[in-house]
Amino acid sequence: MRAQILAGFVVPIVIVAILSWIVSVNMENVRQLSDQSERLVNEVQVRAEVLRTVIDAETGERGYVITGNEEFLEPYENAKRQFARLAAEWRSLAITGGFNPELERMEQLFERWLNNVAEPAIAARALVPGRQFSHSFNAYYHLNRLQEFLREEGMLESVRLENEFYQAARMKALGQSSDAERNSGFLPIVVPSEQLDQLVGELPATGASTELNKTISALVQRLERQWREIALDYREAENVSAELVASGQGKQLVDEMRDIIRAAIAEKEVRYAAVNAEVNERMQLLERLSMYLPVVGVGLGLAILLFMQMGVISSIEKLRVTARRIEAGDLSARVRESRSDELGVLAGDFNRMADQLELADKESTVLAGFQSMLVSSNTEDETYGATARALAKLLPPGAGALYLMAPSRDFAELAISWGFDDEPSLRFHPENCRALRLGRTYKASKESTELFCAHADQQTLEYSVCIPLITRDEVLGTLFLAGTSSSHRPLEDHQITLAKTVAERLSLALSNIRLTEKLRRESVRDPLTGLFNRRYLEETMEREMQRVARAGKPLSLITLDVDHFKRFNDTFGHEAGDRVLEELAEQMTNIARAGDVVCRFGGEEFMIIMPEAGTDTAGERAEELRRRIEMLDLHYGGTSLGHVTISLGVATYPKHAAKKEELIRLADNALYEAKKRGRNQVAIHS
Ligand SMILES: Nc1nc2c(ncn2[C@@H]2O[C@H](COP(=O)(O)OP(=O)(O)OP(=O)(O)O)[C@@H](O)[C@H]2O)c(=O)[nH]1
Repeated sequence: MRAQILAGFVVPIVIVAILSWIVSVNMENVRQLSDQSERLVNEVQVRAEVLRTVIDAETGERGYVITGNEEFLEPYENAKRQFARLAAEWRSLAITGGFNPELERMEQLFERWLNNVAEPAIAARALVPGRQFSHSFNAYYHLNRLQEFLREEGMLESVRLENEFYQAARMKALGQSSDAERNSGFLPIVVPSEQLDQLVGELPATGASTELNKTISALVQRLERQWREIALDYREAENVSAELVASGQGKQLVDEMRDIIRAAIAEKEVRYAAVNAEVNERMQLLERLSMYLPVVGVGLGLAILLFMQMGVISSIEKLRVTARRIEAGDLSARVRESRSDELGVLAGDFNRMADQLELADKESTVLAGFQSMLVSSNTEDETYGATARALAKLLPPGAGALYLMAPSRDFAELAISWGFDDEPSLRFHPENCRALRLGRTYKASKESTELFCAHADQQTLEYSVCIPLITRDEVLGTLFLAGTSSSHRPLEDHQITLAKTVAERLSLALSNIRLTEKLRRESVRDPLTGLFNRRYLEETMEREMQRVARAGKPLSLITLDVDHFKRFNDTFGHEAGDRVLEELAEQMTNIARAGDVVCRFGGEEFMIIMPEAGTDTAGERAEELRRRIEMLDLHYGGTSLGHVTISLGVATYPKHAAKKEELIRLADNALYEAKKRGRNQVAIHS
């Protein structure tokens, strides 16, 4: 169960760990995709910047070529430098590493545009300002000379002329020159022809001479020539740009570059969209996982704990039901449990306990039955069989024998045996049994160092156990248990304990039977002679009369009495008289046959009940007894007692009497008749 509890925690942890790993893998994927997306954005940005740079370069080049304004060259030059840097960046970002066909093509086109279009156009356009400057310088020279001449002549107020001139020049310059050119002092001094004409037209008003006018006219003409040169320069510059534009080469190259970049950007944007879609997909998966992860982990843990709980409850329920069945008396009930955890071990222990309980119950039942048999046994023989059967049920297969001490106590006799191939010893001296000698259980086996008892056949034994049968004050015998086959294993302690219980109960039963027999005997026997007493005689005679009556047979009664016994007592003493009575009893017993009942009726009077004996037979037997007594030569204490005689009376049922009392009375009368006739004789009722 510990393993299952562990599983209840470990499995959810493992599953959550797996799910976490999936989350982490997806996170890593998302991170990689984000990197990819970022790189794609960078690539798009680089391409967009390249496109912007190309456009900047072309705009700068075109602006310069068209306007001649060198300010346009700065973005143009910047774009050139920028292009090289961006190309390197484009190349470094490319996954393919070195070779990139689009970039290669772009570099080729840009270089071709630079070499074939932009640089020649700029170079051609750059020549124009030089010539303009030269022509303007000449014009300025001539204008200065004209100014000086007019100032010398006092025809023109220099300040005014200068102002007018500069104003005119400024008006022209503002339309064509950059701030840089103006600040540098290299003003393209171009005076419009209308203003010059106006200036010359004012000359007569100043009162100048014809010579002067000629000079002025010559100077003006030179100025005009310079102006025309300047005008031609402008036209030439305009022609260069016009040609460039008209050729369309630059446009074609730039358009191609634009198309390449736009296509490249479009391709990257498609990939960017695909990557973004995948990122979104994975993000949704992660969102779901992070939402379900705790639910799955906790749910799984609870499910496992619930499953375990159900299993535990089921196992406990099985134990409870089985315990109830055992409690109700069904000791064969067992827990069927296939688990191998603590509950399985508990069920196994429970079943072993139930096994013990069932075995103890079986043993208890056998012992109770044995006890019952002992209690109901009237003879010792009955107890022997009961003992053998009880031991056969209580002990594993084996052999056994019961030995009982003889009344003389100088040997033990075999009462019963079982399981031996060869009959065990019929008798042995008590010294040959260690249990009898020691007064306690003695066990031996082939494997142990203990020797077998001498009374046992040591060659055939695997083991032996001798249990003495002991009552409170007497050793009755020994219970001998033995294994005579290799399949007979030595008895275990608990089995020996059972055998000892059997031996104790048997001892008690034997003791009781013997005591009962003694008491019974004493209650119906005369203590002096050992013959039955008067009470027994009356009981027996009644029963025997009924039995012979059923069989249609007679029953004779002999009564007898010692002649002049009083005188004998008086002569030799009461004890000597007792000795005579004992001898008489022995003689009576000797002549009695099976079925005859010899009794001391009281004092020195005796009776013999002779079932199935007729008057004649009884008379003959009475005579035989009389003769034997007469022949006796009695002694007591070394003194001769001489001879005694007896007188006897005989009566027969149903011939003389129909009832017991009548029969006794008639036999007594016959005895009295014998006494009367002179004693030492037999009288038969007539
Ligand atoms: N020693 C001894 N004497 C007994 C016992 N029972 C009875 N007696 C004696 O037996 C004698 C019987 O005497 P009686 O009845 O007078 O008869 P008897 O002397 O035998 O004379 P008859 O019967 O007429 O021949 C008495 O003295 C009793 O004391 C007994 O158990 N032991």
